[in-house]
Amino acid sequence: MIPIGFIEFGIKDLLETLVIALVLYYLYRWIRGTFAIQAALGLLFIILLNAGVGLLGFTTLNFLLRSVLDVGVLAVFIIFQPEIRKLLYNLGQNTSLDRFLGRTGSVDMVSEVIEAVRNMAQTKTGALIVFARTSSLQDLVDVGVKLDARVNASLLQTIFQKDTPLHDGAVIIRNNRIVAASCYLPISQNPNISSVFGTRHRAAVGISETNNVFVVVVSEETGRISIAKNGALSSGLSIQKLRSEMEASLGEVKEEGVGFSAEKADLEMN
Ligand SMILES: Nc1ncnc2c1ncn2[C@@H]1O[C@H](COP(=O)(O)OP(=O)(O)OP(=O)(O)O)[C@@H](O)[C@H]1O
Repeated sequence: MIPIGFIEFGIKDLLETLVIALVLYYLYRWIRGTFAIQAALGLLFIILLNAGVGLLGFTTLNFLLRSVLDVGVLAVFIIFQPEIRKLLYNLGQNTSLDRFLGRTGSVDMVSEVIEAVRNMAQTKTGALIVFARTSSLQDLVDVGVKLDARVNASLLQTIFQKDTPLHDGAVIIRNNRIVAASCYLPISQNPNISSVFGTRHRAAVGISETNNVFVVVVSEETGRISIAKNGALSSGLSIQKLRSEMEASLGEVKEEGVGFSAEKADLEMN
């Protein structure tokens, strides 16, 4: 124990301080650039104001601010709910079990999807295809139009054919089966997504932020092929690149290709 003034500071305290500092640092990195950072700054401002008001002896103001802070803990969980989900998802992913369970693709399925995407890109048919890996996405399936069909290029192209009842929304593929169409996905609130991308692409990013999924998007406007995983969008993929990305994330391929990389550096957001 080292005495600092009247405080005794030991190895245990040092370790505790380091752990808290590390947690705060990673939390900051995690919410940096999102709406949550504004909310966090707001909360910090109220805490500092409350401390100042307390020191100056303004009892009524102090009481009011303390009342606001009393509900602060609950508010934090409500305000940061998307970030907390994201954090827990990231903690849980890339574990050995996740890797084992995540191998949901088959060579046949990948080829059928690639063929459909190639044709839809050429004809500029908008498409949004979500591959559920370890996430079941059952809540989304339940509100979509339930199907149970083998993955087939013609079927996918038919589903996304404009002016047909099922073309709006996303197709969900789980365990090599098309389990639902016309599914509504959560839209990403990430401010870093370029404004050239509309709701289809934002929905692709949104679902990949909090679920272990791989998403393929075909733009109706440009025919451009994009993928989303781990909350990041990569756009303008060639068919060859799409195949390698799908094989790496879904196919029965070499071990190092399985599971998502935590690195987002090669995934452009604009
Ligand atoms: N939350 C959502 N979940 C699922 N599908 C959605 C969602 N929001 C939009 N879509 C799909 O995207 C279509 C609208 O796409 P929009 O033009 O707004 O986006 P975009 O990213 O610019 O795509 P595109 O490049 O294809 O035009 C909708 O008709 C619907 O099929």
